[in-house]
Amino acid sequence: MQALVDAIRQQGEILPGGILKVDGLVNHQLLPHLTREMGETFARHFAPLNPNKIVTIEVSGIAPAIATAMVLGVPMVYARKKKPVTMKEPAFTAQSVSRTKGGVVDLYVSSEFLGADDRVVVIDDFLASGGTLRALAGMIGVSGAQLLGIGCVVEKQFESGREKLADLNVPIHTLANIVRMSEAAGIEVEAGR
Ligand SMILES: O=P(O)(O)OC[C@H]1O[C@H](OP(=O)(O)OP(=O)(O)O)[C@H](O)[C@@H]1O
Ligand SMILES: O=c1[nH]c(=O)c2nc[nH]c2[nH]1
Repeated sequence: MQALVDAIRQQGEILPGGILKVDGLVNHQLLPHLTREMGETFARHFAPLNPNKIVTIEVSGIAPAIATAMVLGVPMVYARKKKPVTMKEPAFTAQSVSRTKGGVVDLYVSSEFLGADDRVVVIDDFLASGGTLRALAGMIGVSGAQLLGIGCVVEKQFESGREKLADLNVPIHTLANIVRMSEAAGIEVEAGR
């Protein structure tokens, strides 16, 4: 997605710990024309798999996920990181590590909104180590839903998440790919894959 690649070139910043800051377009401020194009691109890519649900993780996955779900005309469910009193039991749960806030986080999805009838495409903002998507895929598996594919806005190729998730045997589609980044060489970003 060329507009996203251009925006990352313009706004991306390298932070300590191999973190790419794209707060101006993905993680704090959202740009409607970019978010809309993300949704249209993911929807075009995954429509042939005929999903009936999009699943993501709060918080930064919500925008590209709802943009995709709106084009496909299917519900979007997001894993919550704190269990509210409104959540109906049983809930599926797993743990992941938050890359931007540190520490282990719990993920919860109620069986009210995910189950054996569901054909799921997962959409998230970042594919880095793949740990978060691994945790979510585990919950989807336990629910009995079928995982059809994974879409992420930004892939950090140098963290090898794609390779680590290969055993899930589902297509992974990303919109921009960070091949490498360093203070010396800057951010090398190309179209996703
Ligand atoms: O592939 P991984 O190494 O697991 O990293 C990717 C995850 O890291 C971020 O979550 P984080 O909790 O940092 O942020 P968020 O609350 O902005 O979604 C991001 O939203 C992905 O879910
Ligand atoms: O804003 C972010 N920048 C990153 O580099 C990253 N990696 C995983 N999750 C991330 N979120």
